[in-house]
Amino acid sequence: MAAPEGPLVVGVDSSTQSTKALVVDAATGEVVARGQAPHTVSPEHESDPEQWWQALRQALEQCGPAVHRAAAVSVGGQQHGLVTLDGRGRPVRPALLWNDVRSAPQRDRLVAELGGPKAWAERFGSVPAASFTVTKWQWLRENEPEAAAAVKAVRLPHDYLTERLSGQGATDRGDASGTGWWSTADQAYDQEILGKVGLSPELLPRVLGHGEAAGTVRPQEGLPLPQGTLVATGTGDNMAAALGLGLRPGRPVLSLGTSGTVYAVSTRRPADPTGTVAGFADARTDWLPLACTLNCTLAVDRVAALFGLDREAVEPGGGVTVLPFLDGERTPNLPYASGTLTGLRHDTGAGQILQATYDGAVYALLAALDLVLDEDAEPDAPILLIGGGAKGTAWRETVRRLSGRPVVVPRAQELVALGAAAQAAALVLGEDAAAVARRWSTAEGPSYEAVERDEEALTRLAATLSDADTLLRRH
Ligand SMILES: Nc1ncnc2c1ncn2[C@@H]1O[C@H](COP(=O)(O)OP(=O)(O)O)[C@@H](O)[C@H]1O
Ligand SMILES: O=C(CO)[C@@H](O)[C@H](O)COP(=O)(O)O
Repeated sequence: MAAPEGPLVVGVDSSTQSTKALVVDAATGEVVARGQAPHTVSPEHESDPEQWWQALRQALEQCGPAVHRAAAVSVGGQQHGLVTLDGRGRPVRPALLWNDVRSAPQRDRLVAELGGPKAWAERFGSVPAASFTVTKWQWLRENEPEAAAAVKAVRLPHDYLTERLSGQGATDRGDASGTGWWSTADQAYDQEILGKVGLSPELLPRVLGHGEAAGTVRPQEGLPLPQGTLVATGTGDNMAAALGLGLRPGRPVLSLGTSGTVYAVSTRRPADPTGTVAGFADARTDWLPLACTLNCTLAVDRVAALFGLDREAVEPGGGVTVLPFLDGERTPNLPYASGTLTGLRHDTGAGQILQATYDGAVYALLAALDLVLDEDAEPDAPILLIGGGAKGTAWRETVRRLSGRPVVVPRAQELVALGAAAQAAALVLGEDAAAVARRWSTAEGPSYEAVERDEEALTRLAATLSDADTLLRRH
């Protein structure tokens, strides 16, 4: 490996299953060192923020001596999670994560109380799902009032880590737009919804503009980053990946991780009253319309494990249909649903059930793609396939067969961490983060041409979803 040309920067991805850290040469985008440490998620979908901090320290430690030379750091984190802190900055309770649907009743009431789905979409860009932070806060108030009363600061996962690094309560518009208390119309915290849920704005972090620094790394024992290292604002993990790809408007991304997401950058502020598309802000000055499923790689891996199969051991055919809603679902909005399997015959093979699970997971995302893309998007633009699942052949082939579009799998694998690194590099170099990532050529990788769309499978999935509606909505 050639000696790094530019200053070194650190990008962090604190996602659902693990923390990944990359040390990156700001001039070339070359990854000089990497580290990764796992997280624990409880069956209720809660995680201890203190464990995220320890995972961050471990991941940085694994990066070795390069990390001591970092000029700046930035954190991309799983969106929406409710982190509640006491007066000393310690978690009051474990964080409620994006894939916890316990706040579905609070979600329904909040949507109705603030004028219904259209009013929410126009004001907040999104009709909130039970993933959104505001619904979780309301759940906490109703179910654990003593814990809610002890809260002196509310943070998102990436803000929590930014604050542990720098001592500053700061966030960015991208992650703020997934809370349900930051209005995309006003680009500010919304006093009415905060009043309704009894949350003082003083408990929330400042929303910084892109290109601003949150602060510098404060002295801390056992943290390998040098004191005084610049700390960028950070952002939500999907916004970070969009930055990491240097994404231009209209180009669709499909991310296969714990969550499945499909999104594009748009210059128009989204406001989808059906609630399928969340109208997030991106980490710069544009928008990031996005649809998210709760059941993606973990649902497929669970079905493979049930049958004792490798995740690649798929078989075609068989006419079986799986709606893999093991955790309830957000897209479509079916928080009380569980998984269903129909079309089982004596000759159905386990590999066919596994393939049908991939199909069910990918179908939900592709069904939202047309709503995510605005009229500026090219209809045949290739899908950029990212996330842990993008490493798998069965995932890639399922996306090709059900989308009928070309697919590009970027060679750079850790796009969230790279996007965070681009934010850090932008601070040091005084440039735009997306321009930095474009120079790094992060979106390049093998290209797979379009194949004929499997209309039979798509029609069968749509019909099963419609026929099972009553079952899927039962509490
Ligand atoms: N080689 C592979 N082939 C297919 N899937 C993979 C492979 N390696 C990892 N995965 C999937 O990637 C998922 C983790 O993806 P990742 O994007 O890192 O998740 P998250 O960001 O949500 O923590 C795992 O659940 C696993 O199923
Ligand atoms: O809720 C969403 C997007 O709205 C999720 O995409 C989370 O941001 C979690 O991401 P991963 O940990 O699966 O990357």
